[in-house]
Parts: sequence; C-alpha cells; structure tokens
Amino acid sequence: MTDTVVLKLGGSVVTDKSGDCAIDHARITAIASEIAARRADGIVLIHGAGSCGHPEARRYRLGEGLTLGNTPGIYHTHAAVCRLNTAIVETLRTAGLEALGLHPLDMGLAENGRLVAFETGHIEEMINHGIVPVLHGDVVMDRNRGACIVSGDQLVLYLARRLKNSRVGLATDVPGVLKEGAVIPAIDRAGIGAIAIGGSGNTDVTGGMQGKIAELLTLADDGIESNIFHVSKVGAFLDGVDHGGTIVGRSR
Ligand SMILES: Nc1ncnc2c1ncn2[C@@H]1O[C@H](COP(=O)(O)OP(=O)(O)OP(=O)(O)O)[C@@H](O)[C@H]1O
Ligand SMILES: C=C(C)CCOP(=O)(O)O
Repeated sequence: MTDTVVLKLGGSVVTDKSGDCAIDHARITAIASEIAARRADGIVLIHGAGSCGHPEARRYRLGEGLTLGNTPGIYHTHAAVCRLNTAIVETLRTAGLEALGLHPLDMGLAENGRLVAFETGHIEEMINHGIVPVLHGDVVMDRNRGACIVSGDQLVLYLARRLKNSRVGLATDVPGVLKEGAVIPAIDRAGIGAIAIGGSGNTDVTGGMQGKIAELLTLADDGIESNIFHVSKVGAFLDGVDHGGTIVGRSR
C-alpha cells in the first residue's frame, strides 16, 4: 500500500454554507485542477456537507436519532449530500482524475454516533489502482439511535487510522485555528484550553471548528498529526511545502 494523503474539503469551501444546497462549482473546479496538476495516486478525498445536508439534518432533527416521524430525513439528508458528491466527482473526472464517489450510508454502521464498522479494504484497492475515492459526511444507521450524522471530520479520523502513512489535511474557509484573529501554528490537548473555539457561523449539526478539533485531537492521541489550512493552500499542502495553518497534535 502506497503512502496516502487524506484530504478533507470543508463544507464551507465546496458550498456556500448560508445558501440552500448552493454548490460552489467554481471553487470545486479550482481545487480539482490543483489536485490533477500534482497527483492522481495515493489520495483519498472527503468532503463536508455544507448547505447540502446540514439544513436537512437539522430540519429532520437527525441529531436526536430516529424518533417517530423523522425517518424520511435519512433520505432527504443523504440525497442532498449525494448531489454535492456527484458534482465534486464529475468535476474531478473532468480535470482528468479517476474519481469515484463512495457513500458512508451504504457501507458504515454506527453506535451512539460513532462509526463501529466501515469497510476500507476496497478503498485501499482503489488507491493502489490510481483511483481517487471521494467520501463525504453522511447520515449512517446507528444501532442505538436508529440513525446519526457522521461528519467528514469523523471519517478523517477513521480513515487516517486505517490507511498507512497518512498525511492528513483539512481545507477550510479560515487560514487555521485562530486566537484573537491570528493563526495558531500548532495545538495539542495541553494547549487547547487557552483558545476560544466555536462552532460554525452557519447551520452545522456536527459542531463546526469545535467538532473538528475534537476529532483531530483524538487522532493525535494515536500519534497522527493533521493540518488545518485555508483552501487556497491545497496545492502547497499536496506539494508538502509551507501551507500556513495549524498543526493539530504538536505543541507550540
Ligand atoms: N478559533 C477558531 N478558529 C478558526 N475558526 C473558528 C474558530 N472558532 C470557530 N470557528 C469557525 O469554524 C468555521 C470552520 O468550521 P466548519 O465546520 O464550518 O468548517 P468546514 O469543515 O469547512 O465545514 P463542514 O463541517 O461543513 O465540512 C470557521 O468558518 C469559523 O467560523
Ligand atoms: C450533515 C451531513 C449529512 C454530514 C455532515 O458532515 P460535515 O459537513 O463534515 O460535518
């Protein structure tokens, strides 16, 4: 198995989070050409839902599990984020990448909101054959709650733990984790208490920046560092050169 780059494109960069499934086609095209110019192999993409999934998940109160009457929310939330996934996959393919969309609802199972089963063997085979798997935050069946939302950030944690030698990057709409307006170059569990970390400015059922940091600190507990950076730095991240941002799992 080759070394892998796990790259998450935040929902805030692939959609206009304040809109209604407002897919940012121009931004996705720009990212696709950055990736296609550099590598076709060893990369797994994960994207957030942004305005294609969070509003539906909130409307159907999927955060409360499957209570009487909200089962249709599974379909509507999944359909919204799949629409975004298809747009991203098609754009990557147009840019020359052999991209394939994979949907966590089809292949994952959760308990109390956390993935407990998720096949990754086929993802490794895809990578070995130069295919770019494109996964996304999704609604997933849950043994305790009926259904739950698994964020793209939780998928980053799950995949980075299983795919060997992963470099992990999360591209978002801010230049990194901010403290009083300035990017903090590195954070770990010991340093996190001193920083005010909030949710998202828009509808976000998975905790915004707070949820992201929680997942990445858990990853850091396993000795895997990750990088949060501005989407304009995707190329630099892939090149392994300075991309600004915050390294999670390293002391300052
Ligand atoms: N201390 C902080 N530093 C940086 N961003 C912060 C901080 N506290 C809160 N935020 C918010 O977190 C947002 C980024 O988190 P968000 O979950 O929206 O990102 P995303 O990964 O792009 O989206 P998604 O979860 O839909 O994939 C920023 O736009 C900002 O408003
Ligand atoms: C709301 C859904 C469907 C997935 C959420 O994933 P995220 O945008 O990565 O938090």
